[in-house]
Amino acid sequence: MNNLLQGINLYLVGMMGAGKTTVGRLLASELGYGFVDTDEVITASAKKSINNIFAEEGEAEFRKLESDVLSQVSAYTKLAVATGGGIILKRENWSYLHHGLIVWLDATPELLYNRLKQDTTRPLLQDSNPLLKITNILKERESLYALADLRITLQEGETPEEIAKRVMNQIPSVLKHSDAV
Ligand SMILES: Nc1ncnc2c1ncn2[C@@H]1O[C@H](COP(=O)(O)OP(=O)(O)O)[C@@H](O)[C@H]1O
Ligand SMILES: O=C(O)C1=C[C@@H](OP(=O)(O)O)[C@@H](O)[C@H](O)C1
Ligand SMILES: [Mg+2]
Repeated sequence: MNNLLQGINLYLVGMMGAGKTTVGRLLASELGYGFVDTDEVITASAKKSINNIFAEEGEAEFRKLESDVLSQVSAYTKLAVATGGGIILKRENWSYLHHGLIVWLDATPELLYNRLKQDTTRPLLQDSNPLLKITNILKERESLYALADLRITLQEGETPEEIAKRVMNQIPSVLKHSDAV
């Protein structure tokens, strides 16, 4: 195991399309950690897609499932966790996120839109004007994402590998336990 985080979990937060799932996998491998995606745990256990959970049970039920998964995941160590973009909305979720190091992958609405314009798996973006929707959701959530320990501002054209490397390089500057370095 790479000793950088001394076993504490790394939580990736940020908007839909920011690359939490993609970069999270790479970070797990760099850290010698396990990888968990909260959306994947939810869909595997519900045996339904995120779209179907939203359509059949509603967003509020999805948020409950998401909090349950986060509380279960946070009982483990040595995990890189890709969260869903809305995990920051519930206050109770923060008590779990704060067990680990929280990294915000921050991207502009235009970058997110370009990545997701063909995507049909984000129910909140199935809208006649997805760019405006992304812009509005980001406005509502920005102050919550900003509570992360580390903010990584994504550059257009940067590969997932480059982003993961940048996260790894910046972790020492924000470690909570100075005796852990
Ligand atoms: N650095 C990147 N450059 C280009 N495309 C990316 C990058 N990171 C992720 N993607 C693509 O953007 C989409 C959303 O990525 P994903 O990891 O699912 O984001 P999130 O989990 O934050 O919603 C996917 O199609 C993914 O392949
Ligand atoms: O931002 C959100 O509210 C959501 C983000 C999605 O995950 P990603 O951020 O991985 O796309 C997924 O949890 C769900 O569609 C809701
Ligand atoms: Mg994801």
